[in-house]
Amino acid sequence: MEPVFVFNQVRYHYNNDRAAALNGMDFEIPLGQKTAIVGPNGAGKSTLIFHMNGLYACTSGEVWFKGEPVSKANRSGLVRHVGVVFQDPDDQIISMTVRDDIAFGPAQLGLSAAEAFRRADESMELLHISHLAERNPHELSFGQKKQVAIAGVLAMDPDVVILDEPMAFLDPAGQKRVQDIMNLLMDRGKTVIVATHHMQLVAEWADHVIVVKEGLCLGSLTPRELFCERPYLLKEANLDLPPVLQLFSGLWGEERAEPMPVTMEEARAVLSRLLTNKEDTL
Ligand SMILES: Nc1ncnc2c1ncn2[C@@H]1O[C@H](COP(=O)(O)OP(=O)(O)OP(=O)(O)O)[C@@H](O)[C@H]1O
Repeated sequence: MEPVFVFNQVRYHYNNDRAAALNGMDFEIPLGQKTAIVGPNGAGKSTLIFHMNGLYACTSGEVWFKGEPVSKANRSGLVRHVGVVFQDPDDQIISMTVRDDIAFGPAQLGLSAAEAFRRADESMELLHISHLAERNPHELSFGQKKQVAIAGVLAMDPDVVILDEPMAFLDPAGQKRVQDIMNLLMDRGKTVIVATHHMQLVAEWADHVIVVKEGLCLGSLTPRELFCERPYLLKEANLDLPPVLQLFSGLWGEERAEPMPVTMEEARAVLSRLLTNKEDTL
């Protein structure tokens, strides 16, 4: 299937910075799949995201969206197709009520006020936040603001939804809620891209992982390939194995022929089998 994004030797310099933030990025993001972009602080993840929604134009190289090169002329149109939920929801709040705030995006796309509010109401219902409609978004908790920001993006009905560190500062219930929302977006046919340091989320959720460091792509692969076959890429990017892999690689070492569990469910299945069969070696 055609990729949703192709980055071809993309370089980007911030005006005030001598070092390039993107240093020749090369990768593809599959359409309709769940992709995680992982990398240490300063690796270039946010800068990449700003190229995906057309906010930034690369200094050199090419970005392709759904088979079309992104150019000066069509870059601003990306905002109709690609919605971004920023790390800090305060960056996205502009109105004095949640309902107005969520309706702002669709209204900016040129939809009538009635349609913008219809979409806002629908998004709030989907995310179970209709009871917040008349609240001032500035006065909500962090987790509630995050859901409002996601609803705002959903109301614009983009084909691609990008979430920058979606789990940051959320409690376990908030994290579960956001993961449910990410799955809901997939069910609605969106391509979902997440930039994160949360490796268990990558293990549980992603179909595809892009590993970045110092403005370069170190690898573009599946979570299992990354964690089991090329874990040295994580070390190179100053990242850790997810907890399940840390546990099992410590117990099993490299000798064992059996595939390592990657998700919690796989780990539970292995443990349950070992306990049922009373195998004495973990
Ligand atoms: N507005 C800016 N002006 C100058 N340099 C910037 C600016 N924003 C980011 N950079 C630099 O670009 C590089 C990539 O930053 P970016 O924010 O894309 O990384 P990141 O992977 O998203 O990091 P984090 O995980 O900390 O959010 C860093 O060296 C950073 O210092």
